[in-house]
Amino acid sequence: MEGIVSLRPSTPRVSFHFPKFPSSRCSIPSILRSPMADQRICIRAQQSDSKDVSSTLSPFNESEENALKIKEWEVGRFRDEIASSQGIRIRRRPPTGPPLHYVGPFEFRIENEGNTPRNILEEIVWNKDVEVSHMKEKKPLFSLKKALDNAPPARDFVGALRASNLRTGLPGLIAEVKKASPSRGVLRENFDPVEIAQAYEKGGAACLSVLTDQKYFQGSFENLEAIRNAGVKCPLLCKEFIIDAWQIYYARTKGADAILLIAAILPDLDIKYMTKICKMLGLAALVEVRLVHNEQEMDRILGIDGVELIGINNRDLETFKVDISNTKKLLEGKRGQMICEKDIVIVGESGLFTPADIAYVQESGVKAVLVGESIVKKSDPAKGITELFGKDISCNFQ
Ligand SMILES: O=C(O)c1ccccc1NCC(=O)[C@H](O)[C@H](O)COP(=O)(O)O
Repeated sequence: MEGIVSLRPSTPRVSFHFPKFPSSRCSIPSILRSPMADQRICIRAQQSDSKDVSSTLSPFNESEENALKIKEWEVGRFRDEIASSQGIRIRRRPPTGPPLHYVGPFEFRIENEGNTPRNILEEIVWNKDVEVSHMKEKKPLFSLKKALDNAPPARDFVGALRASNLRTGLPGLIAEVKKASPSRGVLRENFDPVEIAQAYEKGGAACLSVLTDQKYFQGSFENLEAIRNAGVKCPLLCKEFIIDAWQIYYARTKGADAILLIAAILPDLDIKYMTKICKMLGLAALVEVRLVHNEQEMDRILGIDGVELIGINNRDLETFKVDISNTKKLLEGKRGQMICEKDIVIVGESGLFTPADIAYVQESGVKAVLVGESIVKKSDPAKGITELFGKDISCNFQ
């Protein structure tokens, strides 16, 4: 069996051929997986589902393994080059020098950039890469098929935000179920995700955001599933660091109605591909731009067809400083016009604490806000919502 990985971004087309996988279920390095390769692997895995083929296929010999390592390293470099040409500084994995038998240009052979992440986002991505590889091995895509087929239809996340905005005249609220964060540590000791979600719903939240990252936010997919199964009606955003399409399918099986795509870590081709998967699954994609370098990120996202929800994160993920004034700058002029023409819903995210903050971002043009800390810390999160907006926005109050 021969595998092909085709990388087809705007840069020249490159195809790598590599020989003989020991089994279609074997651990193919995820760095070799382009969207197309993912699909092929999935199809092969489905084809081989009924019979165990591993015994009939031979493992790599040593020279094949060396060749594979070199290709893997070259693809990694190529991918980082594409990302950096789009202004993406977050690297997917810790940089390594080339493999032992690499015979390419000398400057690559002596290169060693060290393996310290440049900031918290990069650290999170490096950990996520390892975590996702393990999860994929445990639950390959084909094994999620049944759960996907049986999942109830996704709820209309964007529609709920628009309806809330029309009903209250205020930005629709995405209330975040957030136990802890790298910038603030533990926000709430006595943390019952379902209770908090129900309080948010009662307080007038249009949608909920559920953090599923364990290591940095003390979240989990169990929380997402429990909230979904507890009868909460608000559409749910799976707040995860998505670096691989597999995570989108997994989120769907756990009850997500929307997922987050972070422009600072995903090249355009990934965002396009992942947005299409979301459409196929009926999920909304919240595409997020950061506080720093956000003009370039915003322009990239506005150039991608099918994006209907953009988040502007007010937190600088390198220094953790929060600044809501950039939102205004970013939504002025040509960009603001384009956003109106495309009817995109803008979400103001992070660092919103008072009615004045809400009014400020609303005047800048946001139709929705994503809020965690200021409401999750309140003993009664429903009341926290009323305090945040300066009025009762629950459905009982018109
Ligand atoms: O919150 C953090 O410290 C953080 C650090 C690194 C990456 C992401 C981070 N937060 C994710 C979020 O987007 C926020 O949880 C969300 O916007 C709510 O923010 P807040 O209302 O300030 O809790």
